[in-house]
Amino acid sequence: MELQLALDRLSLEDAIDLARRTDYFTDYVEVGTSLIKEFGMRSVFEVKKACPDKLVMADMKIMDNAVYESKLAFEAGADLLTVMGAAPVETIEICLNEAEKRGRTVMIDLLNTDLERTAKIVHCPAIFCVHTSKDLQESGNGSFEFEGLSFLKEMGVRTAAAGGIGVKSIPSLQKSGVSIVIAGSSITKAADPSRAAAELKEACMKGMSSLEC
Ligand SMILES: O=C([C@H](O)CO)[C@H](O)[C@H](O)COP(=O)(O)O
Repeated sequence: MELQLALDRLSLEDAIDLARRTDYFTDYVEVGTSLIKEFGMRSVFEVKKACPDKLVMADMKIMDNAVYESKLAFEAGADLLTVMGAAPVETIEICLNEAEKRGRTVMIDLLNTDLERTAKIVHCPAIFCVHTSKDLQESGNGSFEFEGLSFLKEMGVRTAAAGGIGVKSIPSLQKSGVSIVIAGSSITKAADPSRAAAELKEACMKGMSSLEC
């Protein structure tokens, strides 16, 4: 499994510092929605500039106005962007088209997207991200069981998982066939972020070798 560091609720300087300190252990760096809202597309540009060899995802959470918003993300240097699974199909298709034109990738964020809707978009050439929202996590109602993962596994699509993920979540995500583990707070709020990223990456690798046995 690959590891994506999510950078949220940080200054741009701290975000870049964290991306650099954990660089060895991560496969992707996500410029979180909170950074994009607070600092604009400059946040994507500066993170990509600081980590030119890393795949950088702009967590745009696009719902509408997809030509304009995709262009903003890709022109700022994003290798991937997010569109919401609950967005109109036309919006998702525009994002896919804008990404294809540039050889980039779309991640579809399934936050609050039910199985019926997921089944309608599962054919899209994208990564599907099951996501437990920050608000659900904080209200204590967040589930790490990630409804929908078994369906996505059955459909053979590439999946990611996000929302309150730590080392303990890794074995079940591994069993569910998740390709990309997205971890924010468990790294950025750790006393030693580099060590936290190393432990997560190690858990991702361990899971893989035990599955291979
Ligand atoms: O997308 C995210 C969320 O909506 C905004 O905080 C986060 O990047 C994602 O949930 C990962 O962050 P953690 O939940 O802190 O691991």
